Amino acid sequence: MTRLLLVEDEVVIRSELCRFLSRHGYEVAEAGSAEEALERADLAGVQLIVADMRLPGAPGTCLIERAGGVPVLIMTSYATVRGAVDAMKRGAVDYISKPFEFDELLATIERLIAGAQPPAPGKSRPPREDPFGLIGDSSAMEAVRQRIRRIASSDATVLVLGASGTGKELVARALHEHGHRAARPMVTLNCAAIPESLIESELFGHERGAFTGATSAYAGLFKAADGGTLFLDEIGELPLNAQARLLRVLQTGDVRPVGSSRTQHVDVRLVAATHRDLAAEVKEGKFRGDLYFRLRVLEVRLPSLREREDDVLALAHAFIERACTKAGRPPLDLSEEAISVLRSHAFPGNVRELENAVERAVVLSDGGDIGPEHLGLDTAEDGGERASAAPSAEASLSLNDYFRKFVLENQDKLTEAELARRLGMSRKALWERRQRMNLPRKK
Ligand SMILES: Nc1ncnc2c1ncn2[C@@H]1O[C@H](COP(=O)(O)OP(=O)(O)OP(=O)(O)O)[C@@H](O)[C@H]1O
Repeated sequence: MTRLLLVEDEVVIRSELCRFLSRHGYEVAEAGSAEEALERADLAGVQLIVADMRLPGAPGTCLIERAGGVPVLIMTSYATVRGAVDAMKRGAVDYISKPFEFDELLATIERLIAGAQPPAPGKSRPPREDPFGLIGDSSAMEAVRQRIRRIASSDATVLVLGASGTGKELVARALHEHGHRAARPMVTLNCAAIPESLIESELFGHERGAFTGATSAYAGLFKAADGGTLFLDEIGELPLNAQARLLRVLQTGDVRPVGSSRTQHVDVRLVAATHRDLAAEVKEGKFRGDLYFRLRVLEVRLPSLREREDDVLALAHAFIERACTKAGRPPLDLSEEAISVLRSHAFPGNVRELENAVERAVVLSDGGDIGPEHLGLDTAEDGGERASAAPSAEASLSLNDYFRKFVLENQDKLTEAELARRLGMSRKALWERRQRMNLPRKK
């Protein structure tokens, strides 16, 4: 049954419309304001939002940007038709002027729903990218979007959790860009990619002469992010000393640069991310419990790609389109065999692995459909953690053995970025695994 969301503050009109649309076979959710629509109404599965332009609080048109890409039909009075035209420019799918006949509204809705039907499964389907840059219509992804919408405007600290390559950084950016700090800077530090000895001065700044090499004073990233957002990626790698200092900043809002006795107040929203199980790290004494509780005021959990299988093809199509546009090539499609490989592959490297495989396929394909040979993914439903670049002869090696062998054999001829890409992991994950396996990068 087609699901609509009706946003109208006049209760009588709303209930009349609701009854009328239900009689014509629609499932109708209702809200009295745009805020209520975003907070209370379940947007998952909504195919069209029908919203009054004038509402108490934010206007109906704000849903165009904030409803995660769900098409919006604006109802407007004659006096605000100009506004409706502007709404069309902002991306509303259509508008209807009040007063209107109910049948006229019904015809408009039917036309819009018919136009929005996805084409037959399998072949190219225009990917739906929402204002957050997140692709995927699965209910798990919808839940993530709802969560972002709900918490973006708050100032509370957010902990983004999820395996490598699930989109944690994208979510951090979406939180910043859709909050009230969007016009201020978002500053990112990858805690795994900076030597332990430098993390504190990088974050909190230092005085001139605070340590050997500190030839001038440095304000630090907290100060750089003042008024905006500081994104600490791989927070699980933060050394215990820096954890204690970070906790103090979060408690007081005051930063004291290394080697200084003076503090400075900063107004920073902190978003942190990790692929680690921080609760377990707390139990093992590797992460401070008090900091953990301070960080997870709000949490966003990202599902692995396998937990949202329905999104694999939408993502693949979107990445193909992007890669073709980037390469200035006409759009390519996936062969039936490639689709079935994508459906059965385990994707231990999550969306990043899929993105890399598709980019490689676009480069390798000769212009016909993309086949399994271009994707270079294994077809076995092994569910294991095997890197996508692993050739079949190496199938019996453990992932760690494979990683060691691949890195040792290729590090002299490939850049770190290329090594990471071939292994289907981020540079950061490569760096981290190198540390863990005592395979430091050659100087
Ligand atoms: N839902 C999504 N829609 C579109 N692109 C996505 C999505 N999720 C992830 N990506 C893409 O996948 C790649 C990896 O995402 P991102 O860097 O945000 O992951 P991550 O969880 O921070 O990974 P890591 O922990 O390894 O850094 C990026 O290129 C990102 O744009």
